[in-house]
Amino acid sequence: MMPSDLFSTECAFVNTPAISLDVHWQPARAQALPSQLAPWLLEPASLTARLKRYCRQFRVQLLNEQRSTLPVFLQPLLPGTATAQLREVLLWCDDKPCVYAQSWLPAHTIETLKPLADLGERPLGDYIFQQPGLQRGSIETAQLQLALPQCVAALCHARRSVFSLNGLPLLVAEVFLPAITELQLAEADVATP
Ligand SMILES: C=C(O[C@@H]1C=C(C(=O)O)C=C[C@H]1O)C(=O)O
Repeated sequence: MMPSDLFSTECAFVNTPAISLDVHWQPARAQALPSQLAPWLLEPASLTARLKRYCRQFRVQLLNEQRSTLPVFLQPLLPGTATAQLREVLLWCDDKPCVYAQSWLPAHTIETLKPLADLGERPLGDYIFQQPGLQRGSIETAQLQLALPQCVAALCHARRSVFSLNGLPLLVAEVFLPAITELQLAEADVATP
């Protein structure tokens, strides 16, 4: 599947390798983040919930969901995890793809928390942020050029963190696509008295 197909709603759900996020990640506090994007990159609560506040219609487009070997560069984040369920989605606000998200759900995590095994087009955040035992690790950020149409010409900002659900880990990475800036403008309008 060519990257340009990723935004076509007809894009087939086929087994494809994950878009590589093997870039230079740093603790968010060590980064000079763009002021408008910083609240999104540092959002400690659900990104889904934040996006929904600025959309008339929020949608998850499932790009890929498959059992995969955990890439070597992710092993320090999920020690002892050999295989995990890879989940790649696009989060749409109305007619704009705003976030590309890539999550790695270790086999033991999804064997224990069955709903995570077949989320489909239901937002991951709607499930995990309802769980009382949820803890979020520190947020790392990076700038990258993705094999996605919106991120080929421009650098996109990304964040990632490891969540723990009663000790069961999962890694979530989110790349903010340029369309997010249109939501930021809406946010600024809302914030302006
Ligand atoms: C973790 C969250 O879930 C969001 C939804 C995702 C999905 O459905 O795969 C992945 C990452 C997040 O953007 C969140 O809402 O913060």
